[in-house]
Amino acid sequence: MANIKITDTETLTNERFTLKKINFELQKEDGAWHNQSRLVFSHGNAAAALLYNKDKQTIILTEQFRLPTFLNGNPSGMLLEVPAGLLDADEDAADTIKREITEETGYEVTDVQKVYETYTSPGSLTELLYLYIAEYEEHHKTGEGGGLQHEGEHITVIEMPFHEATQQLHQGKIRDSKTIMLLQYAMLNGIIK
Ligand SMILES: Nc1nc2c(ncn2[C@@H]2O[C@H](COP(=O)(O)OP(=O)(O)O[C@H]3O[C@H](CO)[C@@H](O)[C@H](O)[C@@H]3O)[C@@H](O)[C@H]2O)c(=O)[nH]1
Ligand SMILES: [Mg+2]
Repeated sequence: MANIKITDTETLTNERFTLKKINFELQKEDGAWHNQSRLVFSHGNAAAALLYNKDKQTIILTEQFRLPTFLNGNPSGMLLEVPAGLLDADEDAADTIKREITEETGYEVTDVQKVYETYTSPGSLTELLYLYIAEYEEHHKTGEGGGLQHEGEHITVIEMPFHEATQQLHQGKIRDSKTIMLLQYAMLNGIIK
């Protein structure tokens, strides 16, 4: 347990999500207290899933415009990602990921298996991300996916062969960390061979 005293919290914005400036004192091993200040962004927790089909040797990815990547080295701003989304208030992560899979990809899967929990950007973001894998079948497809239009989401659904996904991973073309983690999980555990 860290010896920490929060001395001041200033909310810089509360527009949709929260950015706070937090001043605190942290006790070091020598017993002395040190003042620090950090900006902390909170948008709640999130869930993501790798959808795979062993018979077809395929996975389902999404592609959408991600402004922060456009601002930092991604000329098109388009990013390949596994389906993912933020937990609604009081929503269970497994329910979130099933909802997001349906909203974003059009598949309605019943079974999801949690494989990891990860703090995605622990120096600045409070988010804890729950990572899942799930098998999908053709009969699970109940809609087109594409995301919520009223939220401004325009998501393209891509069914990609395992070999193409691993090739893109090795070529450095997949640059979303949750997607890399889940693809590596699938490769390490014999799902993608
Ligand atoms: N109006 C408005 N909309 C926003 C803003 N920020 C996000 N949104 C919208 O809020 C929705 C969030 O979509 P989700 O599917 O719930 O989340 P996500 O963006 O896919 O996933 C988040 O968590 C992932 C897991 O860590 C992250 O990988 C991803 O970057 C993101 O933070 C999207 O429609 C997005 O455009 C904003 O500042 N203003
Ligand atoms: Mg999403």
